[in-house]
Amino acid sequence: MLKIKKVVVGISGGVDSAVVALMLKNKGYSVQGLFMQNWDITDETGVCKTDEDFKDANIVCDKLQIPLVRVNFVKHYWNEVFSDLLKEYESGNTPNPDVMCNRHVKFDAFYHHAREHYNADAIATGHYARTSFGPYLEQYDSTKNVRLLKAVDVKKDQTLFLCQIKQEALRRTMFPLGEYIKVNVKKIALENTLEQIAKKKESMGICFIGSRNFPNFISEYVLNKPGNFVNIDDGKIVGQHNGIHQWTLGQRTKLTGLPVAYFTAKKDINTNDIYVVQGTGHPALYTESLYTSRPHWIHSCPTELERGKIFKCEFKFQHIENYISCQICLVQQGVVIILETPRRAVTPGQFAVFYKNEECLGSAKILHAGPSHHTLNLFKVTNKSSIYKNKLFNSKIDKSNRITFENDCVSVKVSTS
Ligand SMILES: Nc1ncnc2c1ncn2[C@@H]1O[C@H](COP(=O)(O)OP(=O)(O)OP(=O)(O)O)[C@@H](O)[C@H]1O
Repeated sequence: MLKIKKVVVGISGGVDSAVVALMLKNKGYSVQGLFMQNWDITDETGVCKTDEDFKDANIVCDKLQIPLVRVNFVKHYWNEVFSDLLKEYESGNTPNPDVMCNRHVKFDAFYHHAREHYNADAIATGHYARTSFGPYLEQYDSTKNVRLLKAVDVKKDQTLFLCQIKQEALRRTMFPLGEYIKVNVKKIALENTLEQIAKKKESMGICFIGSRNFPNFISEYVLNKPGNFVNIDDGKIVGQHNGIHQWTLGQRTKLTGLPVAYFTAKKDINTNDIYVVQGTGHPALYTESLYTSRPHWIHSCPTELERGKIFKCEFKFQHIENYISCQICLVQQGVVIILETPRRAVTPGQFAVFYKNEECLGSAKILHAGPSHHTLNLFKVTNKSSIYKNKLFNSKIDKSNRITFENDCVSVKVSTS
């Protein structure tokens, strides 16, 4: 058992962390509030959201009579999260800064600051997630690795955003809200004189940067580079864009004067073209396979994978999305994922997150999607020589649409119907 006296809680000025601080105080811990400042630039309306949130954080800590400090992590956020985000956009990818912020700032810089400057035995946040060590580390075991588990409130579950965090911090992290549903958390706040915070509008948008007019915001940092929108079906130019960083796969384009809506299906970083398709259900938007970089496992690499075998689990890469059953295997560059059902707009730069039942196993950055239904159909119609070669991973698709991975002896049936 871990003896816990001092807990540093991340106070954001929102209702979730306020209730966490209240719960910790009621449990008798010595609680220190810590407000992180990770961004110091005002938005388009001249408002610095950080100052407003800090005021609310002060209200919370005054009510609960716990000390609060404001710590500047702007350099950490810029170097570890934002510069990476810009590089990803420049290379045509769509990154997930919230995942990187959790990995590098909340569960690294913040964690170490709490341990070193406040002698904290543990940190706590208002994330909706659970761990195998329990909400207050009751099951802490110095000989075992901790597991990351889904929250009881399935709609609020935030494990997807925690999919890259390291063991060291997770072992000493409390998620007291993992067993609660959001409406009850608000109720607790209302019953404990935190109504002003309970009634506050939920924060939206990118962590710390807030909700913005995204194309305008990103154009302040990434140079615009105009290019063409090209129809994937006939190769005709159907419009112009200001930069591939302003568009994400699957997004509806704002091309006017055309009878049917166009959606982005593919980006070509070399020609700066964005390939578009007519209709949101076009086969070029769907795939059943994808490739990632090397994975990060929260607890440990599944033994099947270590033995070079296929591992069955569930996959998702966006918060509001159903889990899809999948088979994965390790290859030199990372992971090959074969989905049971097709997925629309598999987006490079996002994290493929792996789950098994209640557990979030870990994640890997999506490098690119496998052949789309459109490619597979073209191949069936036009290519008599039976082999579709995928350059990056040496995967082959034969006439009956089986994908084989040469180096890893994997053969998976892909349905294209
Ligand atoms: N500026 C901040 N300073 C300290 N901790 C923070 C800050 N922002 C977020 N956190 C911590 O991370 C947790 C999750 O933040 P996130 O913004 O994802 O969720 P949230 O549901 O909006 O939380 P809250 O209601 O507490 O604002 C928060 O509950 C809090 O513990």
